[in-house]
Formats: sequence, C-alpha cells, structure tokens
Amino acid sequence: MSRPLLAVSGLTKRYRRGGKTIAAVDDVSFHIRSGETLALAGPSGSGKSTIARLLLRLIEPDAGRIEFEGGDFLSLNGATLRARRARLQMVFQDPLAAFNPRATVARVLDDPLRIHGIASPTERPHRIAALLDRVGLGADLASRAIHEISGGQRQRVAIARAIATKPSLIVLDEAVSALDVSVRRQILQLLLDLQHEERIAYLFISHDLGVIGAIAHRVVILDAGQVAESGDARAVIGAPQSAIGKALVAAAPKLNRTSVQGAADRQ
Ligand SMILES: Nc1ncnc2c1ncn2[C@@H]1O[C@H](COP(=O)(O)OP(=O)(O)OP(=O)(O)O)[C@@H](O)[C@H]1O
Repeated sequence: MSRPLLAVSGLTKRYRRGGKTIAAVDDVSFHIRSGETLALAGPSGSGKSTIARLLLRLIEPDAGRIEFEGGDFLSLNGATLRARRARLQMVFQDPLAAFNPRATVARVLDDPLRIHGIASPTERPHRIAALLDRVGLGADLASRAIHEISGGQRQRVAIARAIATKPSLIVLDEAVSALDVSVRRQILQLLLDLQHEERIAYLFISHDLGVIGAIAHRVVILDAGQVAESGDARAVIGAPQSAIGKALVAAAPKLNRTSVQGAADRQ
C-alpha cells in the first residue's frame, strides 16, 4: 500500500492551566490518503483546533510525529517549511478574522501567488480571474473589499486562496459552520467538485456529524483530547460505539443529502 499523504502518530500537546497540566491533545494518531476526506469531530474543547494549529506548525507538540508528503514535517524550518506549507493550506470558519477585512479580494488572492513565486506580476491578474472562476465567483468581485461581500462569497474566496498554491491537503476548521443551510450545501458541493477534479485531500474539522456525513470518507471522533472512535464515516454515524459518538449523532441536524453528492457516493 502506498504511504499516506499525512500520517500523525502519538501527537500530544499539553497546556498549563491553573497550576495543573492538561493534555489538549493526548496521544492522537490518524492518517489521510491523497484525495480523501478525513473528518475530525468532537465537542467543544475536545482538541480539534489544537490539532489544526499543530499541523500548521503554529504551535509545536510535546510529543508525536507528523509526516507529510513522505517527510518529517516537524523537522522542517525556514525556506523548506515555507515551500512545504504551500502544499498544506487552511480554511477557517471566519475569513473576516483570517484576512484583513479591508483588503480587496484581488489582494487576498494575489498574496499566495506572490509569496510563493507562483506567477509573474503580469500573469497574476489572469491567475486571480481563473481562481475566482474556479470557485464560482465573477471577475467583477476582484475589486471588492472582503468586508463588503457575503459570508458565502468570503468562504469561496478563502477556498480560492487555499487552492492558489496547488495544495495536496486543505485543513478546513469549522469552514461551513457559520453559513446558512443553503449556502453551506453550495460550499460543500464546491469542495466535493474540487476534490474530484484535483484530488485534494481534506481534513474536515467539525462538531456537526450531519455535515460530516455529507462530505467525509472516514471520521475520527475526539473526546477530551483522545480518540474515542474512528472508522468509515457512514458506519460510525450510522452506529456510533462511543458515548461521545452517540451524543454527537443525537445532536446532529440532518443535512439534506439529495442536494450534496457525498464523497462516499463517488468512490
Ligand atoms: N493556548 C491555550 N492555553 C491553555 N489551554 C488551551 C489553549 N488552547 C486550547 N486550550 C485548551 O485545550 C483544550 C482543547 O481546545 P481546542 O480549542 O483544541 O478544542 P476544540 O475541540 O477545537 O474546541 P472548539 O470546538 O470549541 O473550538 C481545551 O480544554 C482548551 O481550553
């Protein structure tokens, strides 16, 4: 079997709080293959965002390994880390917090093309127009400021920015949670289409098993920093074994699957 795109093993991150040490992430292991969607589910405080921050190297773990594209990701630094980071992108819940709200859409999309030397100054406007088209937005949006466009449009811009560097993996941290149901369906469909066409893998972080059932192949359910259970997304959601899995299924709103062609349908 080929090596996974991302292999996380024994990942541990502890914080000191009120004189005590708590493990926000406690000996967590999982892997993601090229073109696959793995969901990380769990209630608030279970360690999902800490794992995202560890994967982006925004914080360093106390123990564990992260292998990405066949190499030790934690030992990279400087230019080698920057180059590898282009292949691992992130989409957050709130693009208004991730980008300068006053920046134009063109500026937000120009940054990764410039920083990673992907296109020359004369080529970049064409690349930006192509990226906007790719995520279903018109070129006329390029001159608008981030704070002037809708939440759904902002999330499309965030996805366009993420794909600008041709990543093999995108970490999506509650990326559709703030959107209303119809916009959420459209964004999920866009993610599925991009994955189908460009074989991008997703680490889809969410507390909502309804959404996870529509997009993920496999799921890891976290509880207090540890893996409570994991497996095929439909099997786990259909018959959760852990107490936390049962609670998340009971709390999940049903997503109308007919309007999203689920990832598992395309296997
Ligand atoms: N910088 C920090 N200092 C101290 N404790 C922290 C820090 N960041 C996170 N924690 C703690 O680590 C645990 C995991 O938090 P984390 O944000 O990863 O959970 P989460 O599952 O993403 O939650 P949510 O869904 O609410 O975002 C929580 O107990 C949190 O309080």
